Amino acid sequence: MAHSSSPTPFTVPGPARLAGRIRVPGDKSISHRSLMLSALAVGESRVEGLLEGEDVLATAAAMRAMGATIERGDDGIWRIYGVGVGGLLQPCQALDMGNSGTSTRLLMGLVASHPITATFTGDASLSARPMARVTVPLAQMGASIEASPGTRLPLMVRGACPAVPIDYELPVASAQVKSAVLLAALNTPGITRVIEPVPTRDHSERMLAGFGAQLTVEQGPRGRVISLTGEAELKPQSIVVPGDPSSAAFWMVAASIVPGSDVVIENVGLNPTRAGLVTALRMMGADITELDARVVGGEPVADLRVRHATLAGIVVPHDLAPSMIDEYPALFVAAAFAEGKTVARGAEELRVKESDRIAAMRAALEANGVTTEEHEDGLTVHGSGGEKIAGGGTVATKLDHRIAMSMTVAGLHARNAVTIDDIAPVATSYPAFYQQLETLSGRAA
Ligand SMILES: O=C(O)C1=C[C@@H](OP(=O)(O)O)[C@@H](O)[C@H](O)C1
Ligand SMILES: C=C(OP(=O)(O)O)C(=O)O
Repeated sequence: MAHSSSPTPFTVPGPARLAGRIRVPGDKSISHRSLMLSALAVGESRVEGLLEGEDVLATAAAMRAMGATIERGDDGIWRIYGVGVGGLLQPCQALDMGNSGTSTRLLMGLVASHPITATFTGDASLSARPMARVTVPLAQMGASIEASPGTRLPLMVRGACPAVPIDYELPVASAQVKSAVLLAALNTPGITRVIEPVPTRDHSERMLAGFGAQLTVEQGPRGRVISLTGEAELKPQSIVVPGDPSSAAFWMVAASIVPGSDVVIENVGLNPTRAGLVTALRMMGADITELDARVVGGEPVADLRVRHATLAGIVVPHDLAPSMIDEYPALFVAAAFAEGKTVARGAEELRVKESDRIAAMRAALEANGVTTEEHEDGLTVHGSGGEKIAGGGTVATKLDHRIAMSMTVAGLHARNAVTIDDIAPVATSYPAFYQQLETLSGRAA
């Protein structure tokens, strides 16, 4: 499942204003969950608008390896025939998770309460990421885990059957950890509770309820309390996946920074637990209009019209961090073109993504003439006041799709060409990104 092992360099083809309409691919978080829950329902589920990126395909391959039938029809609709909660089969081979943290951590949860053993492997980026945040609660539920030093991949989970329900307060604001525990809870007798002091994306809760699981969410003194009754029976569903706000982020920033741009980004998911970048960009003065607000697949969605605007630096509110955690690289690019400085702190989680996104973005921006200051928990970026940045540098993407796409956007308003050392990782979340860039910049053949 890992993308091509030979790097694919890319030189951003000079300044271009962006104009036109674009439809972003399906939401990655919702796509993963739609495959996993469909694979645990008995009967046929259908998923429309699934993100067909490498990360989601890794989840599909793993669910097949554990017994589900998953097919893509010629109509683009995915049909999934599930095995039922408790019915996952022992995979014959290690599950190759490629570059995908979400696949790994959520599937570890599923395996943890089934009578099976699975080994998880991944690429160099994923193998460097911390897994203890998930193994700790799963071990409390009874799973046995053998991991590489530092609780990293390759890692083996031997499920407990029956697993034991726990009350678990998240020590880190992570939807992946929350979801791992909730997915393990599905095949665990009794009620499992997750206490979430800081709200994170709530797609698991929404979708579990949609599939018929008994789930309640209450506000307690220590935060949101999500209670799930185990040994659930999931009913097959028809799911429409809304567009990914994390993918829309690149066009929101690109249209904001390149003079003359005017873009409509269609079908963008605006779940409040995901929409932090829209808030931050508006605070900076971005011109973003929501058109045709509607509900798709139980999630709020709108088309976003974004026009070039003069941006001003801000202090990014800490409490926005969980709702824009994957969008910081794009936000740092917006900051590089703002008037004055932008200070983003309270985002130490960025250090354990596909790359250390604080260090990687600092190096990438500095290599292209942008002044920054690195903090343990964030970055300060000094903006150009709307002028082109110097450019001319090469970006080390570190197997991180979001670094590649963010710095491609920066290259759209630079005096000298920006080179990205490897754009292959973009296929993990946004296979059509470079094609759509050609369309929006009027360079399509
Ligand atoms: O649950 C999810 O689908 C995700 C949660 C976030 O990770 P954390 O849980 O580590 O914050 C995010 O960065 C990732 O891209 C997707
Ligand atoms: C952090 C990300 O994904 P994952 O954790 O699934 O690798 C991301 O897509 O930015």
